[in-house]
Amino acid sequence: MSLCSVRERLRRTPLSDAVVRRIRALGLGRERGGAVRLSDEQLREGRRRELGRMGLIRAAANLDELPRAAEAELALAGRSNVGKSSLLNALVGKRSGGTTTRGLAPVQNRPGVTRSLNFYGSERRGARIVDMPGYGFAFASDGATAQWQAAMREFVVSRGGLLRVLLCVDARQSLRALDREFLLMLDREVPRTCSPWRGGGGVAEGSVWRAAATPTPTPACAQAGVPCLVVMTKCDLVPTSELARRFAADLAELGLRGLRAGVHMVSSRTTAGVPELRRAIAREMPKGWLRAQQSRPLSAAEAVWWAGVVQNSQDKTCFKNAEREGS
Ligand SMILES: Nc1nc2c(ncn2[C@@H]2O[C@H](COP(=O)(O)OP(=O)(O)OP(=O)(O)O)[C@@H](O)[C@H]2O)c(=O)[nH]1
Ligand SMILES: [Mg+2]
Repeated sequence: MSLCSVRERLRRTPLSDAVVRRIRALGLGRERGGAVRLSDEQLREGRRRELGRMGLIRAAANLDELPRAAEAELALAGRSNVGKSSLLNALVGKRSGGTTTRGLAPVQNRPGVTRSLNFYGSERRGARIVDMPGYGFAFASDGATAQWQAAMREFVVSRGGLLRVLLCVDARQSLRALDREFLLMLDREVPRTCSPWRGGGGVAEGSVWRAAATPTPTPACAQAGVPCLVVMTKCDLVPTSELARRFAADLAELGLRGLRAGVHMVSSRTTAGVPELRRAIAREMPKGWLRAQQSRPLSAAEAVWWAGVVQNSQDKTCFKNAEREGS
């Protein structure tokens, strides 16, 4: 799709007042002439850094080096430089350095920074979050890129403990061809039977954050694999009205393609939208998963990313709610 046609599609996408209000309430979107202003909650969120003892468990440069599958993994995927590692840091409450590596996951302002499947967690067998290399990064040779794409495809297709994928897209660009391919691959090729917890998300029907159901789902959709949330990153860089249109256009496209992914907007820089994303992850946990975990108390760090719990009462409430929903 050419840049021109994307612009045209955006121009034709109606601007929804509800979405604009939501973006403003979240503190996302660049207002005309205004600098990014952080709310008190965002400032508090930004200060909470040393939460949980998440650490790098393994950096796998190829599929032979993968750690044994944990009971639950959440993977961050997307094109290079869209902000996957920054989002990981924001989700677990660690600030990313602007162009340095002060966060948990290394972040830099150039594509191709993450070059291995990096597994983060608090204990060797517990739940984990997986930072994936960007697909198709610009400076890799064609051969290396193709090899990585095949390896990542293999990873998401065959990894038994992989419960959810967060597909990150740069909010300034929306869904691109490689994202569509990845989404379709997730939806159609990953067998649901890999893990008893994989099937079905739990977001309420009719939510504005969810793609509309297709009138006639294809058989492939009916046996969809790893559930996915689309996360629009860097939302602090996009003017509010453009962000609202891109959000609506992406949501509409997912619906038209029969993909059931929800769409979320975040800024890892300001942390706006991050607590809401954590809550969505908690809400979307498969029924019974949290109950199954009760045989073994969740460590603080696991709770941080599964249930979106940081050490603040608001998030603790959300964890309890998620538990209730799962029971
Ligand atoms: N303004 C702004 N910049 C961001 C945000 N998230 C990430 N960035 C910047 O985007 C650049 C790339 O971020 P990364 O997190 O390294 O991106 P990545 O997707 O992990 O990149 P690869 O590992 O190369 O695939 C860095 O300069 C970040 O500071 C955001 O929410 N807002
Ligand atoms: Mg990275």
